[in-house]
Amino acid sequence: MRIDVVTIFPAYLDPLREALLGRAVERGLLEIAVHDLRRWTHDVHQAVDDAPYGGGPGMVMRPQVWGEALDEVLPAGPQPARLVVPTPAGRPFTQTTARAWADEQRLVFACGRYEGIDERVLLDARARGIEVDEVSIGDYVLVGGEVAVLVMVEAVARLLPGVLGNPRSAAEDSFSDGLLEGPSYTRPETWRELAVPDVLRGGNHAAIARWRRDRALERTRDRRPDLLDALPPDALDAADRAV
Ligand SMILES: N#Cc1c(-c2ccc3ccn(Cc4ccc(CN5CCCC5)cc4)c3c2)n[nH]c1N
Repeated sequence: MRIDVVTIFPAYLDPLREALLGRAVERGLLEIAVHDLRRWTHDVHQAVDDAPYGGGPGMVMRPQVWGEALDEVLPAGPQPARLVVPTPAGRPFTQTTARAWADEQRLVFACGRYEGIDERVLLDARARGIEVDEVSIGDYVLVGGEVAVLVMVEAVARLLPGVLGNPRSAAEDSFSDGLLEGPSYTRPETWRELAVPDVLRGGNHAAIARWRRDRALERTRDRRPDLLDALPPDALDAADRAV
């Protein structure tokens, strides 16, 4: 997969060169290119924003600059690509979204700032046959799209073959069975007078699986009852319903 990110703050995306993702890039599992949007300005001030038509707070990012940037970074043509635009007004970005995008050959992320990007940039991309997703990473307000791109790139990249050391991790993700994962423990057996639950040290794999599912059901019911409501009718068996 190749990922391109267009932003006026390229350094915000430096964390994509670190740790797991950095190693994935070095190993050729993933290509990441970050582009400074100001490269496509032509004025001495490198202006990327202007006042909003109709008035209102803040500034809007100019279509000309974005248009030239995306013409270069995301040329219409045979190779399919998806343009992702983070926005507070976007559809929710979820693990389902991440899984779907993990199958893409190319993802191009447009990081807005100010009040966002002139709507015509997205209309023009769609008119050129480009899939455009406007997404939000959560119900809170950020200052720009860069942090959202870090979140989404990490969520997608970890699903790519070879990126995670243990492929089971992604398969057993939170939400993979529709539930939150339960508590985890490691050595020592007792720490500050707090002991690891006996069942986890007992070696009875069926009992361990049951205990973990019970803790996941309890936690999901307590913290995310909406996930329980969204489960298909046959997702919970009698033992689950007894928790
Ligand atoms: N993903 C994601 C996001 C973002 C996000 C993503 C991309 C950009 C580009 C610019 N901003 C700043 C901003 C902030 C508020 C508004 C709404 N206006 C305020 C007053 C009248 C309406 C418009 C833009 C962004 C914020 N925020 N929260 C998420 N989950």
